[in-house]
Amino acid sequence: MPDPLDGAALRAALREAVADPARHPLLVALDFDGTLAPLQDDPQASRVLPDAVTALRALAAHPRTVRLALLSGRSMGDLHRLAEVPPGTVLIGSHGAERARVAEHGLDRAVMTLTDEQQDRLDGLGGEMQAVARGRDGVWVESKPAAVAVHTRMADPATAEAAERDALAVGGRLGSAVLHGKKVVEVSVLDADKGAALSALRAEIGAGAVLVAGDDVTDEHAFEAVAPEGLTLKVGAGPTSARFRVPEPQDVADLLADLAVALDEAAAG
Ligand SMILES: O=P(O)(O)OC[C@H]1O[C@H](O[C@H]2O[C@H](CO)[C@@H](O)[C@H](O)[C@H]2O)[C@H](O)[C@@H](O)[C@@H]1O
Repeated sequence: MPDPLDGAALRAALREAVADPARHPLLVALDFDGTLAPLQDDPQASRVLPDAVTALRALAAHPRTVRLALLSGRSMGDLHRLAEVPPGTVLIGSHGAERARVAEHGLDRAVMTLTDEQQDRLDGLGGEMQAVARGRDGVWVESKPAAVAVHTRMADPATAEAAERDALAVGGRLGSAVLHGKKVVEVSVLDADKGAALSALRAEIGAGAVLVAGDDVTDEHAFEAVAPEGLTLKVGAGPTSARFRVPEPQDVADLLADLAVALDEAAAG
């Protein structure tokens, strides 16, 4: 796998896409934690960086050229509450299992339902993951509409490793999809991933080009779904199939701001 190119190379590639009407609309699909919002010990403290909020608003002023989406592992409730994004943005939550569109007031949302069998497995997962966390300092359980996540960011390394190993074992027995992200093991009773969700949205929109940015292993599904021509951006260190890399979320905000300027300039002729 070749080393990813830097942010300057992506900036140039984005400007080329803006200049070519055959590549419109450009779908901009962004991960939330670690990409738009710096990682936090407390997931409820996460917020989109102020420069990214401003840039996303500026991008939303060009709906014929750019479409915005968040592509997140967060539950839809969490994502809508925490992510400050403009109306028209598509929210894909629970790693693709939930989908909605931000409206002027509220959310246009498809209701997600589970079969009895899936609900039973989700209930079983909740109990087993609580047992994984019990007695382990800094390990805690997050319940989502179709998944259960075991968080280990606050635990010491040995405790985190043991909890993640046990959570993966539970996932192997009860899960339909098991994701091992940054200091989290998430087990879903649905077989969803960001790649399938992104492919569906891309086809619906008829996107001529796609920018997709993410920081975690779960974002690799999305990178692979738009390879080889997709403008794929890895945020931070770690192995990746993405074509481009930047160090941190502020660089993503800066790239989005530059894209907005390019769109303003193109619109002004
Ligand atoms: O796909 P994402 O938008 O990146 O969501 C993935 C998970 O994000 C959250 O956990 C991660 O961020 C937390 C806040 O910075 C951090 O404390 C945790 O260690 C990270 O794994 C969220 O809590 C999960 O539900 C998401 O699946």
